[in-house]
Amino acid sequence: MGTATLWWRVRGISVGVGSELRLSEARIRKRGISVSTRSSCCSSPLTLIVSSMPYEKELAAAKKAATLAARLCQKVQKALLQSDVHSKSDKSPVTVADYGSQALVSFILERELPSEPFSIVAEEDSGDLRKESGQETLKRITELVNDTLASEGSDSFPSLTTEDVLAAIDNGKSEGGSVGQHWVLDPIDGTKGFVRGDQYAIALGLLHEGKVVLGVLACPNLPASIGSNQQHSSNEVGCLFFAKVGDGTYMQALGGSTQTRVHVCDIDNPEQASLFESFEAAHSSHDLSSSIAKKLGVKAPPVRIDSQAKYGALSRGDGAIYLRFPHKGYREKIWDHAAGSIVVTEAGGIVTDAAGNPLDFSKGKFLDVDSGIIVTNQKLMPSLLRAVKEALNEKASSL
Ligand SMILES: Nc1ncnc2c1ncn2[C@@H]1O[C@H](COP(=O)(O)O)[C@@H](OP(=O)(O)O)[C@H]1O
Ligand SMILES: [Mg+2]
Ligand SMILES: [Mg+2]
Ligand SMILES: [Mg+2]
Repeated sequence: MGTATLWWRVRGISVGVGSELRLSEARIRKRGISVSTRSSCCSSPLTLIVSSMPYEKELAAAKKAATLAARLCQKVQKALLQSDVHSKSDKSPVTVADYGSQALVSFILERELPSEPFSIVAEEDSGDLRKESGQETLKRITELVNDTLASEGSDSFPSLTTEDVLAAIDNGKSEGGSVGQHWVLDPIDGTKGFVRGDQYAIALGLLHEGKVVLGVLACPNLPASIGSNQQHSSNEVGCLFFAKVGDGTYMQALGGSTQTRVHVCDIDNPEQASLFESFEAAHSSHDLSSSIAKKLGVKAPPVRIDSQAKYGALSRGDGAIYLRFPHKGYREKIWDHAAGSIVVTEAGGIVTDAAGNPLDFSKGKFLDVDSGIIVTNQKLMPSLLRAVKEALNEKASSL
C-alpha cells in the first residue's frame, strides 16, 4: 500500500487515517455498520481491519452473562422446589431462577461494560420481592446469585446483598425505543418449559436505534441437534447461539469454546419441511399452524418446544419453519423475539409478521404484529406467506 492515503466511508462520512481514525472508529461502533474503503492511488478495494470490531466487547459480555445465568438456571431446574415457583399478577409463572438470571445478567453487563450507557428492557421486576411475603424468596435468589458468581472461581466478585439484587433486577425497567442503545433480556424464556423440566432459553439482545444488532441465546437443555437433521447429532445438551449484525450466526456448546458457523436449511420443497411451534397451545394456535402445514403439504408432524430455543434450532437447520399465532388479545413483547430473530436472520433466515412485515423493535416493550410471527428460509417464504394468508382468510370467514 506504500504511502497511499487511505480513505474510508461510513454512511457518507469520508475520513483519512491518523488522528481522525479513532474518532471514526467510535462512530462505526456507535452506528454498528460496515465499512468500505478506497485508496487514493489505486482503484481496487482495500480491506480495512478495524481493531475494535463493532459490538465485539458487547458480545463477549453478553456471552459471559448468558452462560453464567444458564448455570444458575440449571442448578435450580435440577432441584426445583414448589416454593421456588410463584404466580405473577397475569397468572404466568415466575421462579427464583427467572429473578436470579435477570439479576446476574444485569450485574455482569454493568460490570463488564462500565463505560457504556446502560439500559435494559427486561421481563421481570422486583415488585413482589419487595413485599413482606417476598423476603424468603429474595434471600434464596441472593444466595443463588452469590453461589453462581463464586463458582466462576474469581474472588473479584463481591458478595451481593439483597438490596444489590433488587437494584440489579430493577435495572431492567427501561422502556426501550428507537433512540440509543438498549439491552433486551428475557432471563428465562419458556418458564413453563423450565418448570416442566423441558426447553427454555436465556435470551439477550442489543438494540441500536431500534434495530437488533446482537443476540445471544443460551439453551441449557437443547441437544446438539433435534429433528431430522443429523448433522450435529450427539447426546450432549446445552447450546449457546450468538449473532452480530453482518457477521453471521455461531453456535458453541454451553461452557465450551469451539464455535461453529450455522445456517438455516436450504429446503425449497415445503413437503420436506419440518415445522416448529410452541409446546403450549395457549401461546400459539396449533389449529392454525396445522391448517398452514396442510396447505403447504408438510408431511412431518410439528415439533413442539418451548422458548426461543426454536429460533436457535431453526438457525442451524434442524427445522425449516417456525409459526407463532397467539390467541386474540395477546401482545407480543420484544424480549420474546429480539435475540432469536437476529440469530435466525444472520443464519440466512427471514422473520416477519403474518403479513410479511419485518418486526419493529423500536416501539418500546411491545411488538405490534399483524396476526402472528412466521420464520423460515428465503426459498420457502413466498409459499409460506401464501399459505398463511389463505389460512387466516378461511379462519376469518368461518367466524
Ligand atoms: N397467551 C399467550 N400467548 C402468547 N404468548 C404468551 C402467552 N402467555 C405467555 N406468552 C409468552 O410466551 C412465551 C413462551 O413462549 P413459548 O410458547 O415459545 O415457549 C412466554 O415467555 P416467558 O416464559 O418468558 O414468560 C410469554 O412471554
Ligand atoms: Mg419469554
Ligand atoms: Mg421470561
Ligand atoms: Mg414470563
